[in-house]
Amino acid sequence: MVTRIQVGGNRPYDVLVGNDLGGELPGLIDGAARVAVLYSAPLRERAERIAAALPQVTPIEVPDAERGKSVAVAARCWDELGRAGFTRTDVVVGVGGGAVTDLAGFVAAGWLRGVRWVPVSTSLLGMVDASVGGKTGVNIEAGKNLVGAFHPPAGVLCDLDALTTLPADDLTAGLAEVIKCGFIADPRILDLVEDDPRAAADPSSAVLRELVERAIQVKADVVGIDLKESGPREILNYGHTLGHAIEKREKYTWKHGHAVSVGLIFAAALSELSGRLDSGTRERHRAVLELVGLPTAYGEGAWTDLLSAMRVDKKARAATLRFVVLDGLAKPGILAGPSEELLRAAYAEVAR
Ligand SMILES: NC(=O)c1ccc[n+]([C@@H]2O[C@H](COP(=O)([O-])OP(=O)(O)OC[C@H]3O[C@@H](n4cnc5c(N)ncnc54)[C@H](O)[C@@H]3O)[C@@H](O)[C@H]2O)c1
Ligand SMILES: O=C(O)C(=O)C[C@@H](O)[C@H](O)[C@H](O)COP(=O)(O)O
Ligand SMILES: [Zn+2]
Repeated sequence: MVTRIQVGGNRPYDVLVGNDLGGELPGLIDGAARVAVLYSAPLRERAERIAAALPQVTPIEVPDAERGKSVAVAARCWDELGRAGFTRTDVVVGVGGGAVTDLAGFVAAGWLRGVRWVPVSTSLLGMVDASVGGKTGVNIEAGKNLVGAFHPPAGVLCDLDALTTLPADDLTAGLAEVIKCGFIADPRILDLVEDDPRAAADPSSAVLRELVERAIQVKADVVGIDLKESGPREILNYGHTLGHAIEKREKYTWKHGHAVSVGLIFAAALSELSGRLDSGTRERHRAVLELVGLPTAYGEGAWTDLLSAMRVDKKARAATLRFVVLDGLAKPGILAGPSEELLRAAYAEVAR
């Protein structure tokens, strides 16, 4: 059975969730004479299988994970498209986790000022988050995802079969974004994880499929009304202000989902300490994240580095830092310009 979740807006598209979805790709690249397939080494075989059903394929192997999310790698991909004679009707396909699909989308956004692209998402985090919503981009020295474009895909494939080869640690990392969706919009997600954490991390379980579909729905509802993050979309950044700062400080060797997990603890503490969130919901963050084995702590001596990294967060406005916080379960809001004292107190919850 294939579930189709529609993402609205000016350029609507469907996110397909199911098993054995290989046959769906040709329908999404209608009219393309050439297809570039971007993938990293762990997904080489899957990418080759996918490419076998497509017209004139330019396979492009890119460095794995965050190492592939760079301007230099994107430039190499553009050179390859140039050599292959890519035109405006051709399509870029990204086969992989969020890092490869963020890169593939960015390559598509830049080529001829925007050609079609399709993420074939192979990680949990990619399925529930990175492949949906049209945020594409790469990292630069100054920080995470600081160069990119809003460029919605032509469609998204989330083949649950891929999750059977995903390393367990990466599956757990994806649960951080799923749990984030539970706190900002759909508390049923939290109940499902708490009731059966083992099933939540089992790629063959009906529970994980329901979690995937619910998290995609949360994201689709938001990006459908605010593609360019002029307001409502900011809630998807819950936990990310500190999370991205940790990733940068760790030179992108930490998994995104792990950094977001720590960031959620910080954001929940900030919400409570600013008098906006009850202690029970704040404590629920640590309990559910630890239940699935996600990290909830980070180094005590890191605060100064983290604070300076947070100053280039995209939600900041001039010198004012802005954070997504909760005013209650599934009631996200913005906290603008908290004092350094408050921020440090919230960080104490992470550093303890
Ligand atoms: N664009 C967005 O809206 C958005 C949203 C969330 C996250 N992101 C980005 O996504 C990235 C994180 O994505 P991720 O967690 O998927 O990490 P990732 O893409 O780095 O993948 C993690 C690892 O899993 C491997 N992998 C993926 N699928 C596999 C499979 N089926 N079998 C075997 N190995 C597999 C990858 O090769 C990699 O080594 C970050 O760069 C983050 O910034 C973007
Ligand atoms: O789609 C969004 O919007 C999000 O904020 C989802 C995040 O989970 C994701 O990590 C996103 O890439 C962060 O975007 P950024 O604009 O803060 O770099
Ligand atoms: Zn994220």
